[in-house]
Amino acid sequence: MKFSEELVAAGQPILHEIYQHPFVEGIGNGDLPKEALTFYVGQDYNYLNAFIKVYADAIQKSQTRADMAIFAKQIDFILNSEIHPHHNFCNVAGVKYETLQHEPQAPGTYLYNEHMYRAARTGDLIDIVAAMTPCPWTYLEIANRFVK
Ligand SMILES: Cc1ncc(C[n+]2csc(CCO)c2C)c(N)n1
Repeated sequence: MKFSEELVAAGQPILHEIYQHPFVEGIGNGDLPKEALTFYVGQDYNYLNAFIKVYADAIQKSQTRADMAIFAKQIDFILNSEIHPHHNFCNVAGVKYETLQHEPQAPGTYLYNEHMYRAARTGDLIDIVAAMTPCPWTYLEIANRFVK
């Protein structure tokens, strides 16, 4: 078994709780209150700003151009591609994206952002990657489950 497969296997109990979260179920069946969508976009916008900054820290700690290119590509992806789902959510909720870009940080957002910032301040490159990976990886697992 690959190390990545071991991690996904060990994370199954957490993933199952995520699959059953009302927000994730609501995305799956297309039934979410407008407030849930706007709260998500406002917090995710804030969180992705932190994510971009921590990728920049990862570039600082990179030893090779190949590693720098991976992180630079991810920054570009967040800036130019992750805005599309945000726009879609805003269209469904009937609000302007710009109105959700200065929301106060909710406690969960603050804690996860601080977790990433701490890894960047005190850790090596591998610590930064470990702190950042759960989000995109969890999204991938959720998306795979939706398309099954
Ligand atoms: C709208 C939106 N889409 C995906 C993610 C998860 N995520 C966070 S960063 C990233 C790109 C990989 O670096 C991905 C897929 C999110 N939080 N918000």
